[in-house]
Amino acid sequence: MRIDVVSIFPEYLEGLRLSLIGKAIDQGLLELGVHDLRAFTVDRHRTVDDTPYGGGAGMVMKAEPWALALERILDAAAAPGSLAPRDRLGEADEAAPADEAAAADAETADAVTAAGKPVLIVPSPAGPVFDQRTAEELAHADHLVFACGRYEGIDQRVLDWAQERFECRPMSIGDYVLNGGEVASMVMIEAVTRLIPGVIGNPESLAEESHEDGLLEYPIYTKPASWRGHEVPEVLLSGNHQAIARWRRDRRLERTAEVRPDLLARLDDLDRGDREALD
Ligand SMILES: Nc1cc(-c2ccc3ccn(Cc4ccc(CN5CCCCC5)cc4)c3c2)n[nH]1
Repeated sequence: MRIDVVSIFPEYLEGLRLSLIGKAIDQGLLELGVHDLRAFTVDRHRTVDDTPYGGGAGMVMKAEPWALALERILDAAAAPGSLAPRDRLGEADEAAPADEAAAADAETADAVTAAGKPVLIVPSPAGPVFDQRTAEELAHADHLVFACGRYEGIDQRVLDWAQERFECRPMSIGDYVLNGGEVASMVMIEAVTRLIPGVIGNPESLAEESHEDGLLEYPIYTKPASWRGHEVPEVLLSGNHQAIARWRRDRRLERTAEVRPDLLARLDDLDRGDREALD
């Protein structure tokens, strides 16, 4: 998967290169391109915003720099190898060494285009709320592009213009207002990329996660068994795997009923044992 992020604060996204995602990039499981929107401005003052038509508080991000940045990303995706996997466009574009360019053969280019349009994710308070289902869906995409707005957002015509070139997805990460799209993009990139095989060490840990099957996760413990007068539940020390599985399921049901009854309402496959745990 290739991910491109456009922002006026590209350094915000450098955190993505740490830890697991950074390792996945080094292993070639992921490509991450972070692009400074100001590199695509066309005036001496590198202007990215202006006052809103119709009046109102704040500023709106101008359309042209966004179109130039997104076109550059599309062109690069159609001719891979022209962007080093860990590139940052805008400054001196790091032309890939000849051998890499040679490696980016027509077949790869076809794979990118044949796989359909890149997904353009535009974080916004006014989008559908991102959840684990959305993460699982996006984990199958070949190319994700994140447009990180600031100020009061991006001129609507960018989304209108982008429709034929991208699968456009305005996306909220929750019902609260941030100052821009960078943090929202990092949340979504982390939630999506950890689902890609090989990115996190132990795939089994993905199976029993909160929201994976609609229930929140069970409480977890590690050594010592007795800690400041707090004991690990006996069943977890018993080695009785059936009893442990039942205990964990019961805790998940209880926790979900207490913390997120809305999730429980969505569940339709509770068995008799589950219902007993909830009574
Ligand atoms: N889940 C979530 C995502 C975001 C998010 C994502 C991207 C951007 C880009 C800018 N902001 C700040 C912002 C956006 C909207 C308003 C409201 N304003 C009212 C008048 C008409 C224009 C819009 C205020 C400030 C963003 C905020 N917040 N929360």
